[in-house]
Amino acid sequence: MAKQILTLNQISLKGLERLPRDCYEVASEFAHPHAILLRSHKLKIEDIPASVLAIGRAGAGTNNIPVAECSKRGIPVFNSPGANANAVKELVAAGLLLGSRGIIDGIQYVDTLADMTDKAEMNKVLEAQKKQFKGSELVGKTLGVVGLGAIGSLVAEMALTLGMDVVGYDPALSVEAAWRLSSQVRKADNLSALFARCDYITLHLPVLDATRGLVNAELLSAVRKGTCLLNFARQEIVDEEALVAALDGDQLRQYIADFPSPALIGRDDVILMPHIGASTEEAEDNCAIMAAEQIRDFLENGNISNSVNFPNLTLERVSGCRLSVTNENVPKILGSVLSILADENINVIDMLNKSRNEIAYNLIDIESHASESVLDKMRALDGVVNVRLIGDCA
Ligand SMILES: NC(=O)c1ccc[n+]([C@@H]2O[C@H](COP(=O)([O-])OP(=O)(O)OC[C@H]3O[C@@H](n4cnc5c(N)ncnc54)[C@H](O)[C@@H]3O)[C@@H](O)[C@H]2O)c1
Ligand SMILES: O=C(O)[C@H](O)COP(=O)(O)O
Repeated sequence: MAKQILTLNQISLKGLERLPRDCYEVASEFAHPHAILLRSHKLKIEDIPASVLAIGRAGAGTNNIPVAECSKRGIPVFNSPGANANAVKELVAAGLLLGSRGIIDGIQYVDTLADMTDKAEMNKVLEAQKKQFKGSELVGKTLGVVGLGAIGSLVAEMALTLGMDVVGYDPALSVEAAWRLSSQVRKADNLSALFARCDYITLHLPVLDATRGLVNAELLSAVRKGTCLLNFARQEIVDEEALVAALDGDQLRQYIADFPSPALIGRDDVILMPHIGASTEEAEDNCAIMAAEQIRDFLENGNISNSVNFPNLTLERVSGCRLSVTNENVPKILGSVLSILADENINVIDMLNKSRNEIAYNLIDIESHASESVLDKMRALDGVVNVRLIGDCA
């Protein structure tokens, strides 16, 4: 039977092509889908049918998905780390240029000359007026990068090539990300220190309980007058009331963001884009391909790559049937699962077990078929969240 994949946003065809039509049906409406593919669609736990085994976010941020509740239901949530990082980096480059030069005002001014028919006169007028649109250069200015993951590290690199000094802050920097980072990026010991020494500050961290409203009145009061804040991460990271006060009080010179809001639209000191950081053909393809391949590998093999709530785990498929077991990360459960197999004389060929926070996940390759009643015995064990028979014998 073909597996059904429910799409809740437009997902690039290049990604959907990774789900072959003889094994998968893809549509925006299914009552009992096996998996969900989405982008920024706000997903509520009550809207996830009981049939769903996995959720793939074709993108980076998973704050639109009820990840903690999915964990409780044993549903791995995948994302596409780094797949749209270049797209965001390029838009941040545009943001820095928009924040340093009179580009938007200059373009709007030129539009006001539309009724002039005399080219020479037009030239005279604009040459006299262009002083209004004078900017300053980025070279030699200091950029603070908050969050040095996939996007932040590329932004830091890009800013260095523009001749900027770069200061970074990331309290949870992964070893992999640290390797990617140029040694020219200077480290700020804390956020206030970074905010106090930059001409431009750009945010590239996820919205979590710990980062919601992180950029607050206290931090904004630390900035040097004339600082420009760029937010291509998430609206919720910046406390909007404090932001408006900092702009009104001329503490911040400008706010450039990918997240419009009624309180900010129409202000001279704010440039807003309609959440287009990842809206390039390349990023949409990359994200969709990564998400679709991860979902497929999970549905067909139980393997997990780039999950935000489950451990990464890949077990090479050799032969036999495969069981995937998700359980609470407490002692004795795996032993009880294996005892059930032993009681049924089912031989285990290969096995992998990993845990992450409160979840433990196991792949168990068995030599012979396990019946539904055997699976039900496992499901009945205290602490077992779900059991699935995968592959040829499923
Ligand atoms: N505008 C867009 O269209 C767009 C596109 C992609 C991603 N995003 C947003 O950007 C975020 C970052 O994306 P990414 O791909 O770089 O993710 P990433 O996971 O590679 O990097 C995020 C980094 O933020 C760091 N971090 C966590 N808490 C922090 C804190 N309190 N202070 C400083 N750093 C902290 C992490 O350690 C990590 O290194 C996403 O979570 C998403 O919300 C927006
Ligand atoms: O977190 C992300 O990847 C971005 O916000 C992109 O969102 P989108 O896929 O809806 O463009």
